[in-house]
Parts: sequence; C-alpha cells; structure tokens
Amino acid sequence: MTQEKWGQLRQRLLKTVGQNNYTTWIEPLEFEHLEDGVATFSVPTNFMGNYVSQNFADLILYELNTAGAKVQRVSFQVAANTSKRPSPRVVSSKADESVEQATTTPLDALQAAPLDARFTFDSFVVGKPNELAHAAARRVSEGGPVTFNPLVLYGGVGLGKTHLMHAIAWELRARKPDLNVLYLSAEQFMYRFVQALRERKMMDFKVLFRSVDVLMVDDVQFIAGKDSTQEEFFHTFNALVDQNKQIIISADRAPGEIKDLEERVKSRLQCGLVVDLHPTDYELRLGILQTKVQQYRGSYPGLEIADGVLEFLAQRISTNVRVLEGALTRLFAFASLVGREIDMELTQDCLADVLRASERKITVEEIQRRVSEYYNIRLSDMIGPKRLRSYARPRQVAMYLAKQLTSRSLPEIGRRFGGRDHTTVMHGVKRIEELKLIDGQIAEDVEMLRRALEA
Ligand SMILES: Nc1ncnc2c1ncn2[C@@H]1O[C@H](COP(=O)(O)OP(=O)(O)OP(=O)(O)O)[C@@H](O)[C@H]1O
Repeated sequence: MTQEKWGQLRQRLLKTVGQNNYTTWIEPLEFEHLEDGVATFSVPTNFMGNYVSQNFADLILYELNTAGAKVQRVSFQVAANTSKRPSPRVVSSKADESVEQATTTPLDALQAAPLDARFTFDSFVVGKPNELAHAAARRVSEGGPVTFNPLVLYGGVGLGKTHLMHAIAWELRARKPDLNVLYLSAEQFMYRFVQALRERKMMDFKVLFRSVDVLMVDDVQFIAGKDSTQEEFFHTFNALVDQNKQIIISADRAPGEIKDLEERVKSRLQCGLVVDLHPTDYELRLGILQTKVQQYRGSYPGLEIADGVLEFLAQRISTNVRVLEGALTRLFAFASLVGREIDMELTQDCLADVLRASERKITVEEIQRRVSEYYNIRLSDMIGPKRLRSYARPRQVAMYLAKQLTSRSLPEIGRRFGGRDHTTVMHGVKRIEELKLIDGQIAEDVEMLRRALEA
C-alpha cells in the first residue's frame, strides 16, 4: 500500500460516498502506514476520527482489500498540529470534540462544518412510531411563518432525532438559501460558550447566536446540571423567540423528565410543540433495512440477499436503528469480502455478537408482573380464569405485549396464561390492536408499559 495507491482508492470512495461526504470525511484522511494488517490514517480531530471510524471504516476496509492490500483493520489517529478543517456553511457538530479543541477554534468556526449528506427527508423512512415527528419536522422545514416555537423532538438513542434535524437543515437550505441556519449539539453550544468566556468574547458569542434565523440544538439534555450554560441557553432562546426566529431542539427524553434541567428552561421547551419518536416497530425496521439495501446496491453491485434475512434482522435487532444499520453494513462488507451471498448462515456467523447482545431478555412472566402492577390487580387474577373486564383487559394487554416483545409463540404464551388456547391469545392480541386505534387510553397504557419493559 502506497500513498499513490491510496490516492486512487480515494477516487473510488468518492463515487461511493458522494462529493459532500468525500470532501468532509475522506479527503482529509492521510494514509500513514500499513503494519501487521492495520492500516493507519491520520485525521485532524478526534471527532473526525470517531465519525469516520463509525461510518466509513467498513467501506475503507473493503476498498483496501479489493485493491489487493491485506488489511484486517483500519485505525484513525489524530495528527499533531494539523489545521485542516472542513468548511461548508451550516454547522453540524455532534459531541466528541474536546474542550481543548474548542478553545483553540475561533468563534467564527461556527459557520464551518457540514451536515451529514445522508440525513435527508428522502432517506428517512416513515412509520407509525415516527410519523408525527416527521410531519412536524416537515412543517418547520418549509420555512413558512413560525407556528410552533420551539419544535422539540425527543426519543431514545438512535431513533432518528439527528437525522430529522439534519433533514430540516438541508431542506431549509434548499428552500430558503438566505436563511442563516445554525445546527449544533448542546455540547458544542457549551464549548463555544466556555471558549467565549475564556477568551472574553461574550459579545461576539451573543451577537452570533442572536443573528441566526433558525437555531437547532441537538441533545439538549447535555446542558442539564451545567448552570451557566443553561442560563446562557435560556437567554439565547428568549432572544430568538422574541424575534420570532425558529428554534428546533432534540432531547433523549421529554423536557419535563430531564433531570437537573432548570424549571424555566423546561417550561420554555414545553411551550412549543413537543413530539416523541417512539421506539421502532417491526414494520419500520424492515422498511429501514429495505431502504438501506437499495442504497448499498450501488456500492456492492451483484450482491444477493436471500429471502428472509431482512425479516430476521428486523425481528431480532430491536434496540435501535444505528445498531441495525451497523449490522447491515458489516454484513455487506463481509459478504463482498468473501464473495458470498448474504444468506441466513452468513448472517448468523457474521453478526453473532450483535445478535447475542440484542437477544430479547423480556420474559412473559416479567410482562405479566408489570402489567398487573400497572393495573393494580393481583397476578393470580390476571392469569386465572376470571372473566371480569377489569381482569380481562389487562390480560389482553399482557398477551399483546408478550407477542410483541418476546419470541414466544401463541401456544407458548397461552400456556403461561393459565393454559389458555392459542386462539384466545390471538383474539386478545387482535383486540388490543383494534383498541389501540380507537382508545387513546389503551394506546397510552400499552406504550408506557412497553417503554418500562424495554428500559
Ligand atoms: N426512520 C429512519 N429512516 C432511516 N434511517 C433512520 C431512521 N431512524 C434512524 N435512522 C438512522 O439511524 C442512525 C441513528 O439515527 P440518529 O443519529 O438520527 O439518532 P438519534 O436519535 O439522534 O440518536 P442519539 O440519541 O444517539 O443522538 C442514523 O444513521 C439514521 O440515519
């Protein structure tokens, strides 16, 4: 492997990842050396190293091996004294940059980092669990009069909050190129604030943040417990709302539930539209996998996937979309390295660790216990023969959850509910499915219970 060869390889990567990703993430990589099967690249920042490692390492590995280099692993190290930084217009900055880096970065760097080119509305798969969040995101991305301020998107890890935020920013940029859209993580907000304090540039900081038309802050829970940052955030927030500028926030839980977030910040966040990204369901996961496969087809032409593999993955990996995507990337890279079709056997071999880690640990017994506690009835009454509605409904909810959250068959579930027949379980599951659509209380009960069980 030589510098020259890396130069050629980069051109192939350009085709695969697209110009934006290439300029931002691939071009700044410098090939250092290949030793003991490890190809080492230098990167300008930790953040970049982490990002490239998470998102492009498999692809780089694949291209290196396709080009004949014998590489088992790629590694990214921060180069000393590198000053290269990507520089398009809208800021995107998630988490990992260190305070030290922030303190040496000029404030105007806020105008200089990319959004992820893959995170657009086109690539966002909409299903029941995220349709409201998607609709709200679409609405603000039209850039019309501000109707709800702020828009708060919240939900668990890897459910698409950042994806939606970037999609809004891309869309606004396309529709209203004159708007000054600022996207950054709450952590980044804090670093910039600390930096401004240290460098006595608070005026610059305030002017900058108050001059944006749309402010997007990702993972706002990060500022909880950080008093002065919260205070500054609060003032920034108020100043922008007063000017009728749109604010879009994401968080890992509902604002009211963020511990150590000041009451006044909480109540500001609750003033607008707060929408929830629910945990994915099977259909959404399958849809996402199918979409990703379409996208991968360009990079891996000729690769075949046997029937049932995507369904299997959607069934088994229910943690979050990031894990699901990672599994698929690995599967494609592995299959193309060994030149095999992606069938069940290869999937089980290649993803043994992921599948083990996401094995469902929820048991029918645990569901029964939780549901009976929730409805305040005795476990024995829920499992027993009584037909009273106050027992029958919780019983059906528990059956429904057992079907959704465990891999038990209907007869197995029936046996655990006092030896009931599988048709009774099927009826119970159907009933709850119907009720969820017409009875808000049942829908909420099921959702609360599901969350508690999956937590
Ligand atoms: N509905 C969806 N359609 C397509 N891709 C999705 C969807 N939801 C999530 N993803 C993908 O899953 C990955 C994780 O999503 P994202 O980073 O937006 O999650 P997040 O909610 O911001 O998580 P975190 O809390 O860790 O910041 C991304 O690659 C994203 O593109």
